[in-house]
Amino acid sequence: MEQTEVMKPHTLDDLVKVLNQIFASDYVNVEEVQNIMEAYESKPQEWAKFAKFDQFRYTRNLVDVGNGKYNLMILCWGEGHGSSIHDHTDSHCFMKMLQGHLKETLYEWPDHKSHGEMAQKSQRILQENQCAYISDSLGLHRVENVSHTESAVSLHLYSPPFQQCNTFDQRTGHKNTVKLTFWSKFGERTPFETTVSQENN
Ligand SMILES: N[C@@H](CS(=O)O)C(=O)O
Ligand SMILES: [Fe+2]
Repeated sequence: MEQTEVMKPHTLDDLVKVLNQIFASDYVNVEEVQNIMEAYESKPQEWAKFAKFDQFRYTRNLVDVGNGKYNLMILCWGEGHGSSIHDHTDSHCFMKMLQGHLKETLYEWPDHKSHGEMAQKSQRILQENQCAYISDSLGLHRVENVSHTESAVSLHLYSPPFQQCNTFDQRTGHKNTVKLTFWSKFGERTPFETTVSQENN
């Protein structure tokens, strides 16, 4: 039987190296990236220096900029933290669970005629080491750590990188553009001025 070779990255550094190689080419093979990210078995000691939590909302912590082709970041979700319904600015979005669980709810894009409640497409719980994928052609999503007792950590790859996205009001479908910022970059806390006024979480 034919088998697709999935090279298994043994460490987070390994994974970053492989991703750099894959994204050197302009074509993105979604399944390949998803398989490789899923194959990495999360080891907290390898990503702990990036995992910085905030008391009030989820944080975005930059890990690698992939030669300008992508942004790789670690998101830290405290108990009850979640994102707004949002799009992904025409980029590929890979999301791998490093610790805990997250609930992902998919929504349809609101159409111009309807002004009511946004239509929900599906919902799932992402398990440790699982790697999900979303792009604007699949719809919009909201991500939540619904646990009252456990935090969650996820690894996100966005290609091409983006600095803003649209958020949507669940009741009306109304759209807002928001700036996305980093809580830390390469393990160092970002200076305060650059992290204010962000509203995706
Ligand atoms: N796309 C979101 C995180 S998530 O809720 O998928 C972000 O980059 O902040
Ligand atoms: Fe997202």
